[in-house]
Amino acid sequence: MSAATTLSTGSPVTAPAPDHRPDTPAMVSVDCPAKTNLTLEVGASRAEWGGRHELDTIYCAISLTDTVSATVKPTGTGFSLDLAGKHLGDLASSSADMRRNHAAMALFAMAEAAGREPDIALTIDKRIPVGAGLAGGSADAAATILALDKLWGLNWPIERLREVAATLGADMPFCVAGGYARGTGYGEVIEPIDEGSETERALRADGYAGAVLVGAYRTQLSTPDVYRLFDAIGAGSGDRNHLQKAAIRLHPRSGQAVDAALEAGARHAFVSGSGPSVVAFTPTPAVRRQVLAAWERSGAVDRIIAAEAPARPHIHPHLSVTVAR
Ligand SMILES: C[C@@](CO)(OP(=O)(O)O)[C@H](O)COP(=O)(O)OP(=O)(O)OC[C@H]1O[C@@H](n2ccc(N)nc2=O)[C@H](O)[C@@H]1O
Ligand SMILES: Nc1ncnc2c1ncn2[C@@H]1O[C@H](COP(=O)(O)OP(=O)(O)O)[C@@H](O)[C@H]1O
Repeated sequence: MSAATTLSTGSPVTAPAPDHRPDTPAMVSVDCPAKTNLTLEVGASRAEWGGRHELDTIYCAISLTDTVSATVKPTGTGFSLDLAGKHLGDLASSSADMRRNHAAMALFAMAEAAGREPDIALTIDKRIPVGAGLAGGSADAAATILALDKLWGLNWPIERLREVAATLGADMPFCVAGGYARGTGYGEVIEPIDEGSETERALRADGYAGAVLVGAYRTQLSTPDVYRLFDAIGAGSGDRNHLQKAAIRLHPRSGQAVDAALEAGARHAFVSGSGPSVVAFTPTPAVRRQVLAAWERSGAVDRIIAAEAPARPHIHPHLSVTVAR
């Protein structure tokens, strides 16, 4: 079991800003779920989108979360970012530029949109595997947007928060609200699939709800590399995720994990987005045990995480914050 790694920009929170408005929370924490794609149809690459491809996808958030906390710092002290977790992937490398972290980018985008200074201390408690096809970076950006909306007392409508998110990445607008949604454009145009709607009922009837198992890896896949290989080899016959064939070509163990889960009785098992992680829907405790046993026996995954689908972000305002002296 790897020990937790903590990274910091080195300018910790000394105390909440003295001019902090008493009617707004001193700190806001947000638990933001990971994302998978129940379908992912990939079309042409569009030059006007910087080479991003046309997508038609059904997003589904799952209850594997990162927690982002935002605390107001004294005016003029700038931002700070502390990152902790046992599986930080390439975020743990000394060369990782904290200003390019998706949470920091979301802070700067929200500060510009709101006309505020980014004198904010961000902490990320990271559990979503990095570079896994689970939109962990987008989840952290979405959590930061939600936290600042509450911390700064903006209370903007979801559409405005999605507009800010869309400037940062394709699957960030979805992460702002989670649940189920259809994504089009390059993934940023979101049509929520509301609870109780015909589409949502059909997804549940088709087994796309309830207990899931995530097969995670120490390896990351580069999303651009997977899309580039997709351009060269196309989608696998019958694959609901058009990137699955390319992801498995780059990371064959994901294909072994999909096959093992399906043979063990999973209702659905597929590569999550650009991978390498694999998501299996296990409709009964017996099937869950069989998939766990199959993955452990085959060695097809490095780590197994249990979760539920669908899921949504949870916002926790803290009226006071205790600062370690
Ligand atoms: C593949 C998907 C499926 O939901 O998710 P992940 O598996 O990464 O989580 C997304 O399309 C990833 O979205 P995201 O990771 O936000 O992509 P961006 O940062 O916007 O773009 C990163 C790179 O991915 C490629 N890209 C992304 C989106 C898109 N519709 N077409 C693309 O070709 C481009 O090479 C782009 O430069
Ligand atoms: N807060 C963050 N969490 C995860 N990855 C991040 C974050 N900020 C920047 N990144 C970078 O974004 C890349 C993609 O990360 P992630 O969103 O986890 O993967 P994916 O796009 O496959 O779902 C990683 O290589 C990582 O270096």
